[in-house]
Amino acid sequence: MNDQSLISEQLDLTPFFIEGYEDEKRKIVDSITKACCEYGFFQIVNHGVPLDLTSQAIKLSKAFFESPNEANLKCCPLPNAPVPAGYNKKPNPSYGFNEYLIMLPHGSDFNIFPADPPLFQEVMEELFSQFLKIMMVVERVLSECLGLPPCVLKDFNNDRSWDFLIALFYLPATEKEKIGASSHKDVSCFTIVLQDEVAGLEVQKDGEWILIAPQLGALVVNIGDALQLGCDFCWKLAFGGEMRPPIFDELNTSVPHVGDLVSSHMHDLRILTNDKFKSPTHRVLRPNGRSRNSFTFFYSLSGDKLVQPLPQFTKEMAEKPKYVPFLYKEYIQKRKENKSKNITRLEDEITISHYAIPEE
Ligand SMILES: O=C(O)CCC(=O)C(=O)O
Ligand SMILES: [Fe+2]
Repeated sequence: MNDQSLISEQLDLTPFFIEGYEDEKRKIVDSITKACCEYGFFQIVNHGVPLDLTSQAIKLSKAFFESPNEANLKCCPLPNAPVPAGYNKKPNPSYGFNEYLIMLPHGSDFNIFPADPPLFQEVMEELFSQFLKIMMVVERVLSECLGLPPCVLKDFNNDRSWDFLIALFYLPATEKEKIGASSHKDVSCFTIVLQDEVAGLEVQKDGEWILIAPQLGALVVNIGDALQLGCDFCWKLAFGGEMRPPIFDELNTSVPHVGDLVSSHMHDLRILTNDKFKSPTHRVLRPNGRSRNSFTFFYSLSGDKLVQPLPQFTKEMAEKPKYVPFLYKEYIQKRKENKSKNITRLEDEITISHYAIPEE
């Protein structure tokens, strides 16, 4: 299999909805692991999200964004929202340009939906619930990809109130402006992307931009910053060496918490490849002659989680932390500020490297 087929291969999740089928599950876990190591992106099919729902969501989203702007502006986010739920527009010109509507979990007081098209709210809410279900499956699969018991990610963070869904709209490229979403990494643990049939999403690999071609019925998944940090500090540093440390064969009971697991078994484990899962740099190019719609669902951490290297991986391993500790919600706030400023240079945008401790 050549490299690029790792991101176009349609990974069939059917076995994860049925008891047994262990060989089939293992094959999928291996393919996802390879895709995550190489690109941080993969595509899934038979994920359980109905095609008529995704098609309807895209259709309604197009109708919303193509309607007169004054109506959309009525859905402006509330000033104190943790994430700007409602309608937003990136300034134009800027180094990225798009319009988007953010939805927080169902029932959030910050959610603001347009009255028109009338079904948009209902369909977005249903899409949110469906994405949440598939995220739980992906979360288990990714834990396995990391060579960990299936519930480790869930045990680490089970607060789903920080997840959000975005409906995105990109106008056609102009002579001068082609960038729809400038090159970035996602803040989330991982992200699900639903693309319409119009290409534009690209991932950076070895300095080149590679298209994530839309495929009918497929959902794109990409790794985010939080999982990269988790890998760096919770998993990668500790579970180095082999893909499946033999210790897990002995741990057939549920594992309480990644920290406990690490502190009690750290010395038995070999060292995994240090850069296993990366939060990939990606961007969206605006298409020629037509607009593009997509939905992204961010599977986040609780904002109150202190993201920092655990002592087991720093002090106890005589490793220096690579990042200063920070509250996840502070990072989200900074990323929110990025979006509202008219940043014209990528280096002025706050990313996870803001917290990096320079190497001596
Ligand atoms: O529109 C897309 O395909 C992806 C957008 C994206 O990368 C994001 O919202 O973080
Ligand atoms: Fe993204």
